Amino acid sequence: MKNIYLVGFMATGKTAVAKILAGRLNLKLVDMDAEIEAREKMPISEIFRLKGEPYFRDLEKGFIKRLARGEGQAVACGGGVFVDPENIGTMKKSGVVICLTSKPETILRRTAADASRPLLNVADPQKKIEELLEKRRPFYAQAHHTIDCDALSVEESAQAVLNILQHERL
Ligand SMILES: Nc1ncnc2c1ncn2[C@@H]1O[C@H](COP(=O)(O)OP(=O)(O)O)[C@@H](O)[C@H]1O
Ligand SMILES: O=C(O)C1=C[C@@H](OP(=O)(O)O)[C@@H](O)[C@H](O)C1
Ligand SMILES: [Mg+2]
Repeated sequence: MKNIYLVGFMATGKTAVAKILAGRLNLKLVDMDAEIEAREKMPISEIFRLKGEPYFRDLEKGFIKRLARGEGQAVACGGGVFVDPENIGTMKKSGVVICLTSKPETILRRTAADASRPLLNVADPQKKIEELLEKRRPFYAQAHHTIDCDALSVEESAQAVLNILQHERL
């Protein structure tokens, strides 16, 4: 079975939905952030602080290249993975790419009390979310499928992904 890549902005549910998908479809669950943290032996926020964002993006790029050689993986990508043209090409060739979306206010609410996303640890996170969404829109639009999850629960979002996959050759 092909890889399933969940992409999209922070806090749209990629990690939560990938867990459900992996169980339902008997795929190997890969949460890129969790695996990068384990490999680097520090949280993402510390990787950004001590080594810088470009170092983190290089780790993500290497990770995607390795994942693309495998199959049968339900991959929860970090929100910045599908923003790089090389990653986009590699992912679209090696699996089905599904973008989850939500409104900026929902993203803000979900991330407000969570300091684990360094890009949103700024004075005005709402402005940052809006700016980043705008900048990333043309990249996210290149996913094979997009699901608006704003009014959906995690379970309903997973079901929406399963519905799409029913029509895919996997
Ligand atoms: N559709 C949803 N409805 C309600 N809460 C959600 C939904 N999707 C995600 N969440 C919650 O928002 C937070 C961030 O979700 P997560 O799966 O980590 O997103 P991502 O991996 O896209 O950053 C978690 O607490 C999660 O339970
Ligand atoms: O959008 C981004 O650039 C990032 C998203 C995060 O993952 P989630 O999308 O799972 O929050 C994490 O990879 C890092 O904080 C950077
Ligand atoms: Mg995640």
